[in-house]
Amino acid sequence: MTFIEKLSAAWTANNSLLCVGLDPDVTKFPAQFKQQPDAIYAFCKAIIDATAETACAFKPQIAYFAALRAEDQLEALCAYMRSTYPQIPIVLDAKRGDIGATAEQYAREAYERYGADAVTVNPYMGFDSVAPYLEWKDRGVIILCRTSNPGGSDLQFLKADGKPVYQHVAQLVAEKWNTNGQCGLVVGATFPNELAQVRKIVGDMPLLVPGVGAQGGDVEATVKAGRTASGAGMMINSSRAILYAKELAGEDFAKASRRVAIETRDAINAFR
Ligand SMILES: O=C(O)c1cc(=O)[nH]c(=O)n1[C@@H]1O[C@H](COP(=O)(O)O)[C@@H](O)[C@H]1O
Repeated sequence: MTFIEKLSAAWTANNSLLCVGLDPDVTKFPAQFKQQPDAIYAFCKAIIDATAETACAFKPQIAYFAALRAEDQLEALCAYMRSTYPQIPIVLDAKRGDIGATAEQYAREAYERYGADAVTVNPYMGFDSVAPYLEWKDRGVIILCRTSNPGGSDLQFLKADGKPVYQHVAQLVAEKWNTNGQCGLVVGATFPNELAQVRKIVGDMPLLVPGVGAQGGDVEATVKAGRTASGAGMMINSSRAILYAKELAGEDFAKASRRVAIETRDAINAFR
């Protein structure tokens, strides 16, 4: 199954456009994990089990693992997701970008070592830095376009040939780089107008849309700007708001995460 086939099936099966982001910050973990040697794995596994039926994708952020020398826990977690929830695609968030020879190694890392269905990639170095990922014909390549952070405007809004750089990225990917039909773009929920522009340029291409939840992106504006005619087309990511959800009386952390994931999924579905 290709990345896009898996994602489309997950949109339908779980009736969800929610991507659950796995950004494990040990300083925010509940007390019971603090002494555990594999705390990152155990915490993320609990979140995955609690939210799997609400999600169309899981997005582990590699820096949170690598910074603590916990790549082995990310490997184990990806293996767990692939075996227990094979229907839910894994988008490895690594935002890689380098010359072709090095990109080949990054592609192997994402697709072979972690078995990811898709990986996030930075387009700044141009097509030859993206081409090695496209050798993996069934895997996804999710390219940064209009990122959710304010500083994204520094370069992405600069005009070249009469239009902003982010629109050039969208057009290049849609018209030239998407050789296997497995590409997607990252467009932040914090920029709904630009999300609508990108949607016009790329047709039904899937968009990874981070920025709801902790970054304050508006769910209604996001869904209205980014949905496709079939009411899908997006992986709307929320990480911290789900992972570190405030517990209500009598609730544990995983139940709180599940509750917020359900609320987020339903809020998205209300505008599809
Ligand atoms: O590629 C990404 O996932 C990404 C792109 C972007 O423009 N903005 C953005 O926030 N992200 C990631 O999405 C997640 C957002 O986390 P929360 O703000 O906690 O929901 C983090 O893992 C970010 O690294």
